[in-house]
Amino acid sequence: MNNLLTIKKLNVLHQQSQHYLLQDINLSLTSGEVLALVGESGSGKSLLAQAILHLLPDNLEQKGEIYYRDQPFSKSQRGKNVILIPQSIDALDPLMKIGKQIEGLMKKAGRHQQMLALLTRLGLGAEIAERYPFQLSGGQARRVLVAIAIGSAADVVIADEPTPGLDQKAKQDMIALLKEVQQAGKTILLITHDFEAALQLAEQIAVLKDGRILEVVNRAEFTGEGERLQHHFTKKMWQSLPQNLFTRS
Ligand SMILES: Nc1ncnc2c1ncn2[C@@H]1O[C@H](COP(=O)(O)OP(=O)(O)OP(=O)(O)O)[C@@H](O)[C@H]1O
Ligand code: NI
Repeated sequence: MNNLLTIKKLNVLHQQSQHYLLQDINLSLTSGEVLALVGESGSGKSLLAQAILHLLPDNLEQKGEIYYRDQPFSKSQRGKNVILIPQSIDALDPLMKIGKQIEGLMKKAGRHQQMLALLTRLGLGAEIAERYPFQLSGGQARRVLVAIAIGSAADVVIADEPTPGLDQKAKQDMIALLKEVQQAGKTILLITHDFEAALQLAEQIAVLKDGRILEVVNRAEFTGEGERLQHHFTKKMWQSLPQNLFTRS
């Protein structure tokens, strides 16, 4: 197995309260896979993304190890080896044209042409390259964030809540885009509260609750009434999907 990203015994401690916000997290991402981390609001999903990238605020203490290809992952590898598709479109630089922002993380050779081709492939149109973020719709800005991740040299992409409050159509568009990210050869850690989206994309699903991983489940284990699932919480999540409610009634 080719482990691209490995998280070992990660703990995040809130110093003031001495309360653990993440506890004993172990995960590994194999080359080419999509691993989803699902959990309710406040379970610690975004903290995990921040901890991996060494982006936690000062009041939180991080323990444990993060490896990229079996070497300790350092801040300087952010954007180069591991890139974040952030939750908020505000992450785009308001003062830089879109084309430049996409090119910024690309390998130098031929990057202008590649950037234009990428915009077209993602259904944005090459003319977007000359625009500034404020000249984009919210949906276009999200696509640009995906374009930056695809274009970057990073082979691990962490997507934090890529489908927040989107309607069904926008959500399916985003899921198709994330499939493009995978087809571009990237390994994805998909962080989401949206279990349905996770099932559509991921081979493995890690269930996070109150800062702990309850279980990591292969997609195939989600079947029937959930008899192959270990935790009551995971079963309930599975059974409360609309299609399962329908068949059970
Ligand atoms: N800097 C901080 N100081 C103290 N507590 C924090 C800090 N950042 C986050 N928390 C707490 O840690 C917990 C996990 O937060 P986190 O943002 O990771 O949740 P989440 O699973 O991403 O939720 P959501 O789905 O709403 O984005 C929450 O209870 C939050 O209040
Ligand atoms: Ni979050």
